[in-house]
Amino acid sequence: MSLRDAVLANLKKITDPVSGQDIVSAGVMRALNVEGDTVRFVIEVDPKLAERMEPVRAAAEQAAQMVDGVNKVTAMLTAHSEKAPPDLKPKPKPSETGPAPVAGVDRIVAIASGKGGVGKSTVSANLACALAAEGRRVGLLDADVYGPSQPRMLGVSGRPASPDGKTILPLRNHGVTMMSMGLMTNEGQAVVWRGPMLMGALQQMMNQVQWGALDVLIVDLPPGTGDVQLTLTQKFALDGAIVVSTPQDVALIDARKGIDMFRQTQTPILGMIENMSTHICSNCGHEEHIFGHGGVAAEAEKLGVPLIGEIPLHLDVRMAADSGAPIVVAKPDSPQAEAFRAIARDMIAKGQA
Ligand SMILES: Nc1ncnc2c1ncn2[C@@H]1O[C@H](COP(=O)(O)OP(=O)(O)OP(=O)(O)O)[C@@H](O)[C@H]1O
Repeated sequence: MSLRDAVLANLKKITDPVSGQDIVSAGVMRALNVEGDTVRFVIEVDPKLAERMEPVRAAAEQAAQMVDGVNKVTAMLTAHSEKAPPDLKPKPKPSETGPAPVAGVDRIVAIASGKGGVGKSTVSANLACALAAEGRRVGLLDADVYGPSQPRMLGVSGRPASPDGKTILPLRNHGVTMMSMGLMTNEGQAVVWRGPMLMGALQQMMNQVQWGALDVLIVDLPPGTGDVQLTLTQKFALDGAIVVSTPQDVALIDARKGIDMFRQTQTPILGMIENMSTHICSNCGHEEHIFGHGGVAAEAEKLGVPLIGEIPLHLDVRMAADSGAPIVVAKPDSPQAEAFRAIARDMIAKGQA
């Protein structure tokens, strides 16, 4: 019996309290990945049942751990999505499923947030443009298939072309090579967009887009810790992750979950960015802390990750994003742009981009 089968057999001994079936047959156990002696999987639950399912997760983790030959087990609860069926088909050998680099891409950095609307896409767009302005060869993948915002923020429109039906030509503006999952979802592109599942879609974007030679590929993730995040950390050799949060408590709690996920998947955390840190009035320059201030710094210290930047809340940041030229392009000398440019320079100095 393969290690994978042995793990599955043990997981079948755990009962899903919702359906009464075992967790494998019930389909709540997903994305099982066995790599050497390391086992990872997620248990998909209705977010309302998260507390009730935590003992199930712990029991499943323990059951996998009991299998001879298993050394390390990572089991996570994720919010259940309507779409994906249980993913328990036979898979290629573990050696073929481990994290892989993307051809021509030197580094992959993910930008994540626990919660939506904290400015993750704004930060991704500005960092990408700031790195490009420093002379780096930068790619930006907008992996948020439901709420793609990079085409608008970078001011690109039109369809990415696929001359051979296999590779996808990305778009380019402000020195950044960009592709958005959201641009590929129309029927007209069915030829390159067969797998409706997000996980397959992400892999297509990473591997089939002609990124060219890049110093860094920035991946703007959807908020939270779902399938796309997990696929990215498991399938691709990530060099690091940056977690964006506002100083508000609620956003911070979610950010902690994001940091936990990256830790569990051994992704280096480059740091946290506090966005909407201080409000600067565009009329009088008066400063106010609308969402509080310093919350992220305190949290970063507690979690032992660096705080790599504080971005002020300023009307110009939003206006620039809405008009297709991020603030670092539209007003490169403004203090708001400088906040992003300082992070970019710091990343380059540390060899992270
Ligand atoms: N520092 C800032 N100052 C002013 N407005 C900002 C700032 N950061 C983000 N915004 C605005 O807040 C809104 C949400 O930002 P953005 O789309 O980047 O968030 P997000 O975290 O990527 O959201 P989602 O999770 O929905 O993709 C946008 O209108 C953006 O222009």
